[in-house]
Amino acid sequence: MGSPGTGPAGPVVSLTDVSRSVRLPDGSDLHILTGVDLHVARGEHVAVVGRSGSGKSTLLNIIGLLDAPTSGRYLLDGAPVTGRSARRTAKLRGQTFGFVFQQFNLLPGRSATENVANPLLYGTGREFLRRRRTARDMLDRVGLGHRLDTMPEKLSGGEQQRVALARSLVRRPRVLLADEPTGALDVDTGSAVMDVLEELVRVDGTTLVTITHDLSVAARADRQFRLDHGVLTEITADAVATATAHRETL
Ligand SMILES: Nc1ncnc2c1ncn2[C@@H]1O[C@H](COP(=O)(O)OP(=O)(O)OP(=O)(O)O)[C@@H](O)[C@H]1O
Repeated sequence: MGSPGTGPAGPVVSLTDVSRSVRLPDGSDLHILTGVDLHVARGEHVAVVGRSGSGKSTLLNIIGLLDAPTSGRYLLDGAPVTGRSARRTAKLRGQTFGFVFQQFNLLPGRSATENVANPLLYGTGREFLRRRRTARDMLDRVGLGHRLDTMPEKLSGGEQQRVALARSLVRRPRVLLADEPTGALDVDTGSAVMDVLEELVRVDGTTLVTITHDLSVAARADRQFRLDHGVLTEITADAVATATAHRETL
């Protein structure tokens, strides 16, 4: 597996004919995802929109190795991810992915620096020893160099999400998975957080998959997809822009 910005050519994330279903208590199968094809190139930003219950979180969980497909093929940097032990899967997840959620999930009573340094507690020797310095540098990059010792509860929503962003990127993941990253923020604050997020992934060459209800957030991606009852279709940026202008959903 390569370090950030290296590795084989071709998609970083490659899902082919991926389906996910669960057996319900009455013995029937609920098909959550059906025949999903998604190939995301290195450094690309793709957005997935879809109604509540369409399968967005399930798709993100499969990409992030938190959930396994029922059928289909998942290649990460060209290598199959299935058939590994839970321990090796967890290790691959930690080495590959960063996660950002709608809820900031910061540790209360710990400073911004401590929150961002937290993932480095499990790092290798050098990573561990330099964790506070690395965390401070990350906070500087998200524009919070003046809030290093501030507790999350004293920060605004936008600032808390920027701390969460710094934490998700502190181990330099190759792929950042963002689930409604602006969902808890007002439009202007959400847009400012997306500015920071996009700049960070652009500089580091990080691949970004964003799930969002917000079409203005989706419109910022390189490519857009729509999930409808578990079926994924690529849509044009024009369709997103038109829907945004008419305040429609997709
Ligand atoms: N383990 C499970 N058992 C039963 N049903 C499930 C399970 N996981 C997901 N579902 C159902 O599958 C559907 C898709 O769920 P998912 O959370 O992926 O949707 P979503 O598009 O992310 O929704 P939202 O935008 O509301 O978060 C939902 O109807 C959900 O209730």
